[in-house]
Amino acid sequence: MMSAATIQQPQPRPVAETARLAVSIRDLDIRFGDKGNEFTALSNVSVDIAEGSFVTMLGPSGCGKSTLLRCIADLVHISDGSVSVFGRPPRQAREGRDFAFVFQEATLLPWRSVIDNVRLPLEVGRHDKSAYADPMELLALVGLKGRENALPHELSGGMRQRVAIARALVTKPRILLMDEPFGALDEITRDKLNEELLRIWRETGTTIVFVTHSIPEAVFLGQHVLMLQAHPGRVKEFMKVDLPYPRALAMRDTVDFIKVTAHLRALLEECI
Ligand SMILES: Nc1ncnc2c1ncn2[C@@H]1O[C@H](COP(=O)(O)OP(=O)(O)OP(=O)(O)O)[C@@H](O)[C@H]1O
Repeated sequence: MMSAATIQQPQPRPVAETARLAVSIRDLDIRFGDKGNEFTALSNVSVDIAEGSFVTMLGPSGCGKSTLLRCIADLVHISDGSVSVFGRPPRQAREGRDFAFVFQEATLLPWRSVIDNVRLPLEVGRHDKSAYADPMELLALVGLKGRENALPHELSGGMRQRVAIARALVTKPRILLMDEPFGALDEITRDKLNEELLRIWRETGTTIVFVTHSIPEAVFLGQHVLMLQAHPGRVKEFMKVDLPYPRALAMRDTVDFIKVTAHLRALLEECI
């Protein structure tokens, strides 16, 4: 069964249960544009994400999901409030390679083989000793063993996205930020990668923050779903998904799963 803690007024500070925080966001405002012509993308957002947790993010188009992810990654200037990543500012977290990003498009270098694409982050910039000494291990983790010498154009979209995930994991980031990573894939491939991502999460212990437009995907993957509402972007609800792991795709046909998705669907309609 689901337990949904509706946000209290004023602005809530939803906290996941486990002790150590991977990300702590306090009273965050993001404004774009010049003074006098400013657009508020995010307003008064506060949320805590526990280390090792899997948080999915939902909300109507333009509500600021990508912007929030980009704040954690030090890709957006913070107008007001604060973001801390393992207790330090995003800039330091970026320099320390605390996180890695996976986008909707795999953005692989077309002239490099699979294994050379995966190795790329080890060749640029600093990385510590915790990085994978043997990126072949990662190819096994994402189910691409045997395809290490293939070029990106020889792979399917799902395979390319697996390479992108392996590349993101090669430095052993503590947080994986994923912005609609499976949004461009067909349903069957997406389902398979959903199951594989849960396995990878279990095996690596990486904290994952995952943006999606799919309610079933958000529920299937997440321990918590962060729902944002639009105009301006703000937290609507930070909901714990009380469904047990390991999760298999058949779970999506259960009454408990359908209840959670129905709740989120109703909530999403309120957010537009
Ligand atoms: N660099 C920027 N400059 C100006 N406006 C921006 C910038 N980045 C984002 N925005 C605006 O901020 C708002 C939130 O954008 P964002 O991409 O975060 O939304 P989203 O929820 O991820 O949308 P979608 O679901 O459609 O991908 C949008 O109105 C967008 O136009």
